[in-house]
Amino acid sequence: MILEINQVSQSYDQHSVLDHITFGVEKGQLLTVFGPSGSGKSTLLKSITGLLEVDKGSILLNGKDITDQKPHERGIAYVFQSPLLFPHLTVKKNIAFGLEVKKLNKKEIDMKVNTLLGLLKIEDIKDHYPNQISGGQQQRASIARALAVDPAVILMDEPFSALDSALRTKMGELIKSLQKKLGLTIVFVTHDLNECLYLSDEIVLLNHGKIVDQGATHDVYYHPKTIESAKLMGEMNWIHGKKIDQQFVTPIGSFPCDFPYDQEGLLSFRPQSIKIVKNKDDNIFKVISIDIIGREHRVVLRYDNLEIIVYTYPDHFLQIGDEVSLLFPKDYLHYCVDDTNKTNKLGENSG
Ligand SMILES: Nc1ncnc2c1ncn2[C@@H]1O[C@H](COP(=O)(O)OP(=O)(O)OP(=O)(O)O)[C@@H](O)[C@H]1O
Repeated sequence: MILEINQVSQSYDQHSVLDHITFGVEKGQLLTVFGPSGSGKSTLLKSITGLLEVDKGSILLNGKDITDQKPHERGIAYVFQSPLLFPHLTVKKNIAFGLEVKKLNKKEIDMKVNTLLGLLKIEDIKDHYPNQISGGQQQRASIARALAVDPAVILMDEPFSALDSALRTKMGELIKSLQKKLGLTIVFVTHDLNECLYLSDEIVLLNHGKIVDQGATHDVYYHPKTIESAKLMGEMNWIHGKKIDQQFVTPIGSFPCDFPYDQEGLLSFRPQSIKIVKNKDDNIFKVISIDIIGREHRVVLRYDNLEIIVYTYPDHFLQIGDEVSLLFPKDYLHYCVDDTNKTNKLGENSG
């Protein structure tokens, strides 16, 4: 583990904002802290940078306790939503700044700055001042500035949230490719689900200052630990059923499952995990609505008093009123104990 956060708690005016947060980040990993607004994501990042003194707990970098170190002593760089650039320095000088403080010689500085200008694709604006370049270019320059000093870890707090969605996607691609190419260790904060799923190797899911789930992206998203954590990451279908022998028996069919309890529970799956098929003998679902959501269509299906949501790519042969059936890929089905009496009765689908 390159970075370890141990039992960190934080409060503002005795109002608890982080409650015993513990997680680790491996070298070369991109870990996303994901959670709704106000869940404590920025406070957590500020605690790691040292901009906030932690009330309780400790922070270790490469095994060394840095909890009481000043921000500039930590070897951690950060990139915030608003680009951090000196307005009186050109892009090139901004990137060189940290290297000059470190007293590297001019040749080394020039080499490093030129490499970063190339990696961040900002060579053409190297002699511009921050007020002469776009928001996206400013953020690229800020990232180059953060990378210049070879930080052990880079923290990014919603760095692309001020950019339009096309540019945001491009910046995400750039970060992911840089992270893989240079083996960067990044802790990234976002409340954008697509950004989180696209970028993360690991996710720490925060809600009300507590970690409610953590682990590899696929596991946290498709096999959430709790119903609360499932709901924080978008829509999910829930079907009540019971495990009998090795099968999970539900009103829409039986599924082979390794759910450890022979009892009632919930089968759950994300709307994009299942596939709509037609022209089969067992068409039991009726298409109730089809809505465009971004690149996908959100299709609501009904069987008896159950409603199922499916995200699908535009399908010109699918109409409201059609009867269809569903394919359920095993790896994307999840079973859990029903601790909320949550079912897919009409009007109750989660989101
Ligand atoms: N300086 C402060 N003084 C008092 N309360 C604060 C301060 N900063 C944040 N808070 C409170 O702490 C809680 C967590 O805030 P924080 O900014 O860490 O959340 P967040 O998950 O980053 O939210 P967002 O996604 O909206 O940026 C919120 O209830 C917020 O109002």
